[in-house]
Amino acid sequence: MEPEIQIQGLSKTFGKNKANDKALKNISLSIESGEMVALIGPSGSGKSTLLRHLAGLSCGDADSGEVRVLGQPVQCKGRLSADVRKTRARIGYIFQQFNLVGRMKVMTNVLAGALGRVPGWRGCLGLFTAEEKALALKCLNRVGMDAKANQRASCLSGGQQQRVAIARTLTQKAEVILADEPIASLDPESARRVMEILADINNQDGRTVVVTLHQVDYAREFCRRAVALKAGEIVYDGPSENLTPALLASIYGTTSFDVDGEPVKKRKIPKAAKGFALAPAS
Ligand SMILES: Nc1ncnc2c1ncn2[C@@H]1O[C@H](COP(=O)(O)OP(=O)(O)OP(=O)(O)O)[C@@H](O)[C@H]1O
Repeated sequence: MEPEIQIQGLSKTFGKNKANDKALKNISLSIESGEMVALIGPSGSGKSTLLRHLAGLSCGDADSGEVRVLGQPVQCKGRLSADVRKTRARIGYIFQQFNLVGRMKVMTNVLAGALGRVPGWRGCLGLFTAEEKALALKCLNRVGMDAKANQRASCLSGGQQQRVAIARTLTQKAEVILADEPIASLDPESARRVMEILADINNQDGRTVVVTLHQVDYAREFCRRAVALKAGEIVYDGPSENLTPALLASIYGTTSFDVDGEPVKKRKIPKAAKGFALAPAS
């Protein structure tokens, strides 16, 4: 059977300098149905760019290879497939900044997940059936947000908004979930809750989940497999439990990690100039 996600020779250049501006360099990767994979790597290594290419939100270089998701072509040689909208409707995308409409009710935001299945005129008028509303409420209940269904999305905390965004992908009935730094702007408790929900969707529903993470500890705890990028290349692909300190140091260029397992670059301590003393820290 074909892997759920298949990338063959994907390259992406943002600037004109082919040699220096490559964000992705000939990436090949296969992800099987039901896997939960962490995409890790230093800032600027290409994690978000790769995820965007999987969803067909960005196109690779003209001389680059193919991306297939759910057995369907998403893009090939820098061109989106003619049917990409159909495939996108089966892919749930979770953003770091939630992408909810703040002035609209939580319920309305979640029902937006059903738009791909309802006729355009009904979607435009916001006319959803009782069955569609019941599904949206059930999805909100699953992420513990049903009590907030009638509140404005902007009144919620970041963690709550992210849970609503996940309920939207559940209402969408997404078969693959791509989450781009879903916990990057959340406090530790909310971050854990969001990761637990994603892991539950993976375990209980068998949905394939690919999540970009800065926190290596979360990658180890929630994702059996980790794929590490560095300067647009895959430098590790294997069990996340095998991410040893030495390996992480070679990926991130640091041996320091904060309490959440996020790499911390060592700051250079300035030397006192000759004849001057550094002011004591206040
Ligand atoms: N729209 C864009 N235009 C120009 N360069 C871009 C664009 N998007 C990304 N890049 C560049 O591509 C490279 C990879 O960026 P990307 O955002 O994918 O990295 P990342 O690993 O997700 O980083 P972070 O963890 O900080 O989000 C970076 O050098 C970035 O500056």
